[in-house]
Amino acid sequence: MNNRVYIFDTTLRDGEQSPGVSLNVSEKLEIARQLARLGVDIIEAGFPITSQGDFEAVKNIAREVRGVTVAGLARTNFADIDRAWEAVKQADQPRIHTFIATSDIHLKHKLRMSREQVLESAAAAVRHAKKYTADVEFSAEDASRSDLDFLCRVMEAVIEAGATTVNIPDTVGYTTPDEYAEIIRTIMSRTKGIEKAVVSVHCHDDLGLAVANSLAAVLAGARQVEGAINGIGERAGNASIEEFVMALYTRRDRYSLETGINAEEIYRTSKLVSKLTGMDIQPNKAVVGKNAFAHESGIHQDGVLKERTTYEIMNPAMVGLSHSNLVLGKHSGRHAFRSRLVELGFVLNDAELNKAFARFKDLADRKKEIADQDIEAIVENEIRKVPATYELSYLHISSGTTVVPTATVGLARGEEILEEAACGNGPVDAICKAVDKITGYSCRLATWGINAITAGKDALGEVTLRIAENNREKLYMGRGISTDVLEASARAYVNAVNKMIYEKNNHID
Ligand SMILES: CC(=O)SCCNC(=O)CCNC(=O)[C@H](O)C(C)(C)COP(=O)(O)OP(=O)(O)OC[C@H]1O[C@@H](n2cnc3c(N)ncnc32)[C@H](O)[C@@H]1OP(=O)(O)O
Ligand SMILES: CC(C)C(=O)C(=O)O
Ligand SMILES: [Mg+2]
Repeated sequence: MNNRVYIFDTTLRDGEQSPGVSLNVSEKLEIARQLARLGVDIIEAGFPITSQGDFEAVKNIAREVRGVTVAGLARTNFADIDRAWEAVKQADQPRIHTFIATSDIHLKHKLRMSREQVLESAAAAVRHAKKYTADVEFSAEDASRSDLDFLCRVMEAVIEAGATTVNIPDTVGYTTPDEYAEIIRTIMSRTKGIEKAVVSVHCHDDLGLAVANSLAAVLAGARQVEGAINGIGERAGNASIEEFVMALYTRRDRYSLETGINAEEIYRTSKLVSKLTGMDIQPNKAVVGKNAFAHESGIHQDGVLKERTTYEIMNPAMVGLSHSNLVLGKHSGRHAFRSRLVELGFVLNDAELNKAFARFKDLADRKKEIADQDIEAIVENEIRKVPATYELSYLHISSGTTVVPTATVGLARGEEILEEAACGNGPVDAICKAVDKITGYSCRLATWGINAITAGKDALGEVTLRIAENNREKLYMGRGISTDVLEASARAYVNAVNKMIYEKNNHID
């Protein structure tokens, strides 16, 4: 049997049916372009009869996104099918996807049709769609709760009418992997002409089984899998494409099946879909969640540092993430802490490391996540505290839209107050130049950033900056806190200069 599984993406149709999601034409087009880069085989771009906007979106995608099949959904009504064709006809490979429910519960309460009427309507719809395009998909909505004999009869009729793909949706996410595999196997063995069509599956996640059911279905012989990026869609959503694809790849030893997906585009696609739909990705979501490749506990971090595969079954680079993330927190151990210190440029002896680690644990008990700046602060302010050669005594700034920024800075060195003034490209630049005049060192500002550390109009701002002596690489970090951003900058700059002077005087650099 053919080992290629076709990926049918319905992010823009079923995914858009997620409550609260409505994508406009340009947003749909942007996602469709990214789906093409991801390498999906079929993009279900929408349900064209829904609205003028959806019709335009499908039409634009069909015209603009080349090299991929573009499908439009239609009920078995001819008006839906005509509209779907109008929307997809300019695609490289246009597909009409028509559907009707086959379960008794839907027939009785929703459609109010008999089985014979549904069967006839399905076949007639496919025949009508075939007048437009060779590529016609038929879906038996609520297939997993349908009578299997009837389902096989419907499949036979639509294949006879020309359907090239027959989809067996688990519309309400009711089935289980073993049962679904059995349904697929039965349809494949009992339906006359089934070899002329691709058997497709479309699973919903009401019981959290959408991906598991899709995997069971491909083992049973299905060769098209429908799903959505980030698993979005009606209610609990559709099968998540990224999870299905990565399961197939990671466990290729069991599946021996391939897709055309370019996995490196997964993360980018997921981010885009989340941004444009406004649907956040839960942190612990498989493959694309913020924590999918993050490790906080010491034993795991130690394992990953020694050999990534101890705790990672996928390489984050494969899905477009540059690396795993070792998050420092209260569960972390010395190995991860030391590794982060080295990344930040600190080499501590054992005594210093133990002292810093104790401080870090203490802080981690109070703070959820420890940032790099916290670690730098622990080392520089507590482990390697340097004596301050200079202290900011006063600061005067003249700045505005029509004057050249000028700073007058007073620095205390012991009993002495030294004062200088300088002009600059901006007030911070002027401050740095005035300080340089006093210290006699000429430095450049490599980075500058501010964080609000309290809220409100009188919020305290914390400036963190890095400086280097002109013509030298080595960076020195400084921090300063004040309600005034410029004063905080001056304090941070002087703090960094003091560290530099200390290292020079003690021949540390
Ligand atoms: C499982 C799925 O995801 S199916 C796709 C679901 N997606 C959507 O419904 C999104 C887009 N839908 C819409 O914009 C609207 O529902 C429309 C434009 C399709 C139809 O709107 P309306 O004509 O106002 O009908 P409404 O949505 O209230 O009811 C659906 C009608 O379609 C009928 N119907 C439902 N499915 C089918 C089908 N596959 N084939 C034929 N008729 C169907 C229903 O029985 C009902 O018919 P009735 O009016 O004779 O009782
Ligand atoms: C239209 C069909 C394929 C569907 O979305 C479902 O049955 O869930
Ligand atoms: Mg669906």
